[in-house]
Amino acid sequence: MFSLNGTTFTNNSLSGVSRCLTQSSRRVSAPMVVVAAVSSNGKPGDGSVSVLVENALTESATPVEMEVKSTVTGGVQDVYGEDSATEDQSITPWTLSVASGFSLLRNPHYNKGLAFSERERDSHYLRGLLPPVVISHDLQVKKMMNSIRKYDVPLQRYMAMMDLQEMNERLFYKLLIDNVEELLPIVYTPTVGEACQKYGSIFRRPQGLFISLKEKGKIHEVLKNWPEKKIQVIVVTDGERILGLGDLGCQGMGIPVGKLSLYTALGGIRPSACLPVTIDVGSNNENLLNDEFYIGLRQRRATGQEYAELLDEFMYAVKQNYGEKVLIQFEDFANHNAFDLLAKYGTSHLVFNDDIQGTASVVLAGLMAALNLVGGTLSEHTFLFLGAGEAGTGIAELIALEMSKQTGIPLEETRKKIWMVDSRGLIVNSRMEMLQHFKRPWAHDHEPVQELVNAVKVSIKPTVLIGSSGAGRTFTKEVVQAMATFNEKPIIFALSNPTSQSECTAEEAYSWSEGRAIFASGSPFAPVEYNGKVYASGQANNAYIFPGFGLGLIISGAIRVHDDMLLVASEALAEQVSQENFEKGLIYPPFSNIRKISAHIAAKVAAKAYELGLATRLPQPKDLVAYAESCMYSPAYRSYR
Ligand SMILES: NC(=O)C1=CN([C@@H]2O[C@H](COP(=O)(O)OP(=O)(O)OC[C@H]3O[C@@H](n4cnc5c(N)ncnc54)[C@H](OP(=O)(O)O)[C@@H]3O)[C@@H](O)[C@H]2O)C=CC1
Ligand SMILES: CC(=O)C(=O)O
Ligand SMILES: [Mg+2]
Repeated sequence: MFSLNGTTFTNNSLSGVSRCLTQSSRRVSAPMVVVAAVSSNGKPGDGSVSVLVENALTESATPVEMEVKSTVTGGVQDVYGEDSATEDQSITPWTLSVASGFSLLRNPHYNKGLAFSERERDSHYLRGLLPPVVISHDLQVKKMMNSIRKYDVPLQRYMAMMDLQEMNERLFYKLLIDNVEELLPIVYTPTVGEACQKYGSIFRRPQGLFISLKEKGKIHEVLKNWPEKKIQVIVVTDGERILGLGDLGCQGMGIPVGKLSLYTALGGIRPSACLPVTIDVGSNNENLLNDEFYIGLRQRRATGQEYAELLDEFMYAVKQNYGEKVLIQFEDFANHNAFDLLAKYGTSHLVFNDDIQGTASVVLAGLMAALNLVGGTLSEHTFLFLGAGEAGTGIAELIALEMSKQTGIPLEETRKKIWMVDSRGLIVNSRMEMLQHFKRPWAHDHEPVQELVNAVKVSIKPTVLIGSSGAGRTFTKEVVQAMATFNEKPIIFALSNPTSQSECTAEEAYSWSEGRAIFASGSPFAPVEYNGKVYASGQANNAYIFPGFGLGLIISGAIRVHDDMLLVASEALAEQVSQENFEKGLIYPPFSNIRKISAHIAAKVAAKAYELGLATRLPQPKDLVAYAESCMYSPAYRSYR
């Protein structure tokens, strides 16, 4: 029951509110719809409520204050209440009703298509706008999967998925969650890579915020243009190192969009709490700059102070707009900026670099699991990386940290078990002067070695070979065969994305090692048959980590990311690998269990945040796994009564 301008209403339905507003406010004229009602005192249904009323004819919106006399019970929240307990109760908008009629069908957040019930069609002015049939959410999923499978070309499937996301968000997420193994390669690597390359040609509607040099000085206002106000996770790129495809400039937007759709599908963060951002400071990709369909600034990349100032303004504006608990995930920046940004903002913001930290955590988890198959401890292994950039050095550092924690041996010593090859060969002390700062801890005493194959065969003889070079087919037959001569079970990770950049294929890894490799890759490979046996390989991709990791930060209200959180995330993921998975040679659990996995990762990360005194959401829930699960967004349709 609530009253507006002296009139008390017991019916909180759309028609009740609309009628009330029609009768009592001259500022709005029918037909109109209540777009949102926001509790202003923190307790839904108790106190003063601000209602946004949209005139369906002019599309202008008018805020109207309503006095709620007594608690509006259950119904309101049941109708459009919280998608997830991760919302901050004090500023949660709770929607009485949304746009009705034609605009409801055009609103991806609320549209249900043919799943609108007969009652909803009556009460929301949908009669005649839909064909007579009413179908279930499940049948919609079946129908969409049928039509997506009819496309042979992955990019067409990608475009169909993006169209669906723009049309019916809950159907998009249900499709993705129910068919995660089939659709992950479409909305994520490898297809998202091709989508970014062609983003200008396939661009339809903005799916995130574009912040270019033109917006300098106005970023605070630009953030306000985004329709959602309660943002919990931002994934931001400047497009300079998109997967292993190089500088794709503004077209890198496909990456934040894809990563955030995984935050929702895999980690249960509400879609409305996710904000994809692309910072456009130009591009050094001449092909793009000359492409008539390119959507970004046509200039070479700004660097130095100009770049730093734009990033600074963005980071400041984010904190001003969304507070200090918004998670900012840096994604696919080039390494000459990535490490510095992480260091610069790591002490003032809740920042996470997925390529450095998320990748490290997922690979460490795979190694922990692999020890079950090969035996020994981490520090008994010798590691060789091809690629000493963000992914490579990030992984190396976390492995060294874990070894140090396990053995008590100082970090400087455990690092000596890890070797790296970059585009100039083995990283050794004699190169120290010329090395970028993030490579220096990996320069050890050794004579120079130019070729990977010599480093593998002669110099290092690693037990674990990790590809993080972005350079495809660099694990040659000779390299893999060498690994298999001195290791009974060589551990080989080909992390580079997309598939075209993978250091070797699954087929090559298994056939060249006579079926003995323990293999995982950044982009997925289909199972391989070798000598009459089928080998399934795991996907060593940070997508296993960042959704649950972010969920853990959010549910604990963490204000900073700490390396110990990465270590516990690795443990949580490794614990999810079952005996059945091991028997198949797998070192990662199937993605079909990812929401359960994410809840476990979230619980461990949140527990660590509490332990480190970095959590602000008090008191700490007793059962963090159950709490994480209870906070996860569900794509089930709401009933619009
Ligand atoms: N599976 C996953 O979850 C993830 C995968 N990745 C993938 O890893 C790859 C690398 O990413 P990132 O570390 O950020 O990139 P960086 O650019 O930071 O690092 C690339 C490194 O590879 C080296 N390199 C490039 N080509 C060769 C070559 N032919 N031989 C030897 N070394 C070479 C570079 O050498 P130099 O320094 O001399 O130029 C550099 O050290 C990408 O393909 C990316 O998609 C990244 C993050 C997560
Ligand atoms: C997976 C990922 O983050 C990358 O390839 O950059
Ligand atoms: Mg990345």
